[in-house]
Amino acid sequence: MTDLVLDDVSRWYGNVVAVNDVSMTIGPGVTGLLGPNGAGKSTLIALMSGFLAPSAGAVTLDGQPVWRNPSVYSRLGLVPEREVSFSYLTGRQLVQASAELHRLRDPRTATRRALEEVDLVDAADRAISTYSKGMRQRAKLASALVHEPEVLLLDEPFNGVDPRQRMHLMELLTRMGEAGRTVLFSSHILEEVEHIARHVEVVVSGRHAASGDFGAIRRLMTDRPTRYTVRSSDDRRLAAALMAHPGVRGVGLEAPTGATELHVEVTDMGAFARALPALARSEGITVRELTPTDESLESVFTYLVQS
Ligand SMILES: Nc1ncnc2c1ncn2[C@@H]1O[C@H](COP(=O)(O)OP(=O)(O)OP(=O)(O)O)[C@@H](O)[C@H]1O
Repeated sequence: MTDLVLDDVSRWYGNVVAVNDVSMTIGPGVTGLLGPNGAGKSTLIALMSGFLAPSAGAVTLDGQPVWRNPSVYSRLGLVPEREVSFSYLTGRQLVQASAELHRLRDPRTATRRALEEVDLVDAADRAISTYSKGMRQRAKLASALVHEPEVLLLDEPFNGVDPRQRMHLMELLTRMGEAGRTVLFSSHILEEVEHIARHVEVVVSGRHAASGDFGAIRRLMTDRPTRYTVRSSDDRRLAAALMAHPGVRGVGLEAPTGATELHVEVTDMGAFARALPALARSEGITVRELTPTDESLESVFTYLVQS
């Protein structure tokens, strides 16, 4: 078992609190670190990989502090968000350089094995500058894997990667999680996390907002009050009918541009979406449009932090 543990960890940069009193345990399998931009995901990954000292609290790997502890570094692999600076190198040269930095006994064999693991053998002797974004991610992954770490940390690995390559990368991470590795990747996109993460940790504004399997996180996100704008053949009548509906928390009628707009706040969006057509039909009203008005991930995250 390999557990990466964060214990009341905070990190500030001057007056900016990037990570605020976060505690979490990352175990074997694939974990998604989900949060909007600026939530503190990169800072958390830098803290977990020993690149950054916590301002308070501790990060440990199986009880050993990660910060300033070279014996722990050899058990960690990091795939950073930034691109490889030396893109004139071939994939093989990049991975071998990493193998040599780790002072592996047989860097050539380790390099070959890592390139095989990420399916980059055919392109291994081409310059990285000729690679697609997905191939560059796999080259970075091979270089992070060359010393066979138990823990793999990836910062936004799917950003800018085309759908086919993304699928490929997801399969690789799934395979590594199934093989017993502790794999954590950050993302601001719910669907990416849904695809492969066994476990999800949500961070918002530097704080730990939620934790659980994907179903639990998805339920937290959908069982929240949601607002819709409705356009229909008779907004006033529909507003009156909706007010009597138990799942409706509030109804408002506005006419910003002359035409009326009906705003509805509901407690259970699934139940509301199912009930609305029957309700409209019984009143003889035609619903023309139903638009969620606060479906951005930011608003979901904000709700999670408040709850
Ligand atoms: N070196 C730094 N100096 C000052 N502030 C920083 C520094 N690095 C990060 N921050 C701030 O800390 C907060 C968290 O940033 P971080 O990059 O960890 O978030 P993130 O979730 O990874 O976001 P993104 O996905 O946009 O990179 C942000 O407010 C950011 O501006």
